[in-house]
Amino acid sequence: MNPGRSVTVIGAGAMGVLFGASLAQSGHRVTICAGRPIDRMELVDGDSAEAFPVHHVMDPADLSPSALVVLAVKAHHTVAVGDWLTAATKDGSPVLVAQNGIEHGDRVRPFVGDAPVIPAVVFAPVERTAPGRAIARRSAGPDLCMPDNPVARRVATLLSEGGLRPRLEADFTTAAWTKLLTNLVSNSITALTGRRTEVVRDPAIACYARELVTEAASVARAAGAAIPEQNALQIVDWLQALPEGSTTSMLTDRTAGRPLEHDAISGAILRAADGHGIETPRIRTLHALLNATSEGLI
Ligand SMILES: NC(=O)C1=CN([C@@H]2O[C@H](COP(=O)(O)OP(=O)(O)OC[C@H]3O[C@@H](n4cnc5c(N)ncnc54)[C@H](OP(=O)(O)O)[C@@H]3O)[C@@H](O)[C@H]2O)C=CC1
Ligand SMILES: CC(C)(CO)C(=O)C(=O)O
Repeated sequence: MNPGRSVTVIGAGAMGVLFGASLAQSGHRVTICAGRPIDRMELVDGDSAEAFPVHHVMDPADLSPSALVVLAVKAHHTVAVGDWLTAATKDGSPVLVAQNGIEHGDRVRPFVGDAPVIPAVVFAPVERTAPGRAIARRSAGPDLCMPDNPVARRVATLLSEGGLRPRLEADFTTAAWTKLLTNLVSNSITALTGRRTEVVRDPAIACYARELVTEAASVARAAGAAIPEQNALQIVDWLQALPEGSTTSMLTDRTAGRPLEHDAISGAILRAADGHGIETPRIRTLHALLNATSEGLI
């Protein structure tokens, strides 16, 4: 993968702008698959804010082969972009699944044939502020991690050229479950309370958050993730220390009155818990409340 190769990004929201603008900045030809035309992408990152030109395609039949396909829609929209995925990967281009959860492969496999699938855990919090524009609140660590394999290594090089900081992870199961536990607490609680991540600093909410991660960590360990209880509890400390005003993708959806991505988060943990015969009463109740919220019942 040399600079100047084509990259296809499916979805023009927060993650679409993070990947699209970063790759366009390093000289790659970025094609965006989105329902409305977008010809520029701007990522505001600290003091830097620069817009880069991107190409836009309305019809999957108009897609050309690319060095990388980035899937950047919510998990529950994957089926709706199935035709895009099929067209973008028909020549075997690798697809980076930039979605929360642990079921990346299961979600995209039906649409991508034998193309390599690279699940990604994205740490960078990004908020879309206008079509084609987003604000990243990146911290010092990596922006995302991927399993350590030869295809992911080539993708990591491409992403690094765009200023992104990928990490290749030997134990991806542990990394994905750790992020899932983080999303369970941060996304669910912010979406249900309608408050940004500082809500986790409230003593009663913090107590509930610790009970939630402890319950979820027992499922994670049964699924093969190396997450001792102490590490699970540190997730709550980390959330409490996030800068004032930090938000989550699920709170953004709740505020906009859109369906929530809870099936990929609490739903995935419940499926794994059922598979291992583990009781998870707190997560089950949380999931029911998120379901009702997503359907506009509360
Ligand atoms: N935002 C964040 O900070 C983080 C997000 N993630 C994960 O990244 C993934 C993407 O989230 P995020 O970028 O925040 O989501 P957004 O809601 O910001 O963006 C999703 C995009 O998908 C588009 N889309 C939905 N359905 C279709 C369709 N049928 N055809 C074409 N486009 C479609 C939406 O279009 P429209 O513009 O019309 O709504 C929107 O532009 C999620 O799994 C999320 O959990 C992970 C880490 C951090
Ligand atoms: C990184 C974090 C927790 C916050 O942006 C996230 O993954 C999300 O909002 O979905």
